[in-house]
Amino acid sequence: MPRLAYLGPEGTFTEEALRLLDPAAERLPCANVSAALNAARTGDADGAVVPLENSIEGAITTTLDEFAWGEPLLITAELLLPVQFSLLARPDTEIAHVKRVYTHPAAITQCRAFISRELPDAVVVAAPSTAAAAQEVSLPGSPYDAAIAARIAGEHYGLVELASDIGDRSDTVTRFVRVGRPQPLPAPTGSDRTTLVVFLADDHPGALLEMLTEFSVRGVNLTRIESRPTGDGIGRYFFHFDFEGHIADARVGEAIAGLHRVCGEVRFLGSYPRADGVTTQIRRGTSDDAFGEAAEWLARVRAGQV
Ligand SMILES: O=C(O)C(=O)C[C@]1(C(=O)O)C=C[C@@H](O)C=C1
Repeated sequence: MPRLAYLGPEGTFTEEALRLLDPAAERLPCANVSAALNAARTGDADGAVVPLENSIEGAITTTLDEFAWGEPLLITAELLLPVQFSLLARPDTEIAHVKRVYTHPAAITQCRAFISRELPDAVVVAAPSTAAAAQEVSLPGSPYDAAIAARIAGEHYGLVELASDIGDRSDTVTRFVRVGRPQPLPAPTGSDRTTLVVFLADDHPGALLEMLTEFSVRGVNLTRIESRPTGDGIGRYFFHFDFEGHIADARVGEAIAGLHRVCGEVRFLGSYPRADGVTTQIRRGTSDDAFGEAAEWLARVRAGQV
């Protein structure tokens, strides 16, 4: 039974994602995403489940940055979790008396319209996680009147629901990934995603275009691209890519090898089945057969068999 670290305490969306990804796993709650990934790196846990992006807020930058530095980790699975938020409070609290709200920063962004409409005078304070906020609000004498968290967190910590489904959109989805230390990759399924971090060798005109060309000429479809600061001063960035396909696919392997040739450093973060099950469309001339046939043709030409 694997032991998986996650952003705790009990009742976070990340815990729900972990339970769906690996119902049999032993769960190790951690105080933040960095601590969960650290547990996976040091061996305190066999792996970790962390949020990577949200359909409203975009990238979870802590996760992206953690993947880029330190001991390498590999993504082995992903999950898309619909997220719905509730306003939770101690029994007998009235919404009109809610003046201090505690929740995770991602929830603040996703419930902005509700907060400005229903709680215009409330102070909203950032918590380590939505469940940590619910746990804190449940304590007698807590400085907070309400938490924004999953309904299940309210049930867990004995809170009542003052309002449900308070997200700006009811179809919000967060993408979670399971990561572990380097290990054999999941086999290709025909519906796979690959994640990479790329550092430039040097800053020059067309550097981004050069990277994109490695994907485009081989018919590899990108699904996410982000630039993140390296920390070495203003204007210094590294790049995060998600794209369709598996490193075992010839076109994907060649694109990654091309990046390795022209960029400073390529950190491979894994090839794993897509949660949405979308089949990779293979453009003409970019199948494994097409790459194999072209390599054989080149070998014949090089041997003078023209
Ligand atoms: O606080 C939680 O419950 C989490 O699991 C974290 C997190 C996030 O980091 O985006 C996960 C899903 C929601 O988008 C809000 C918060």
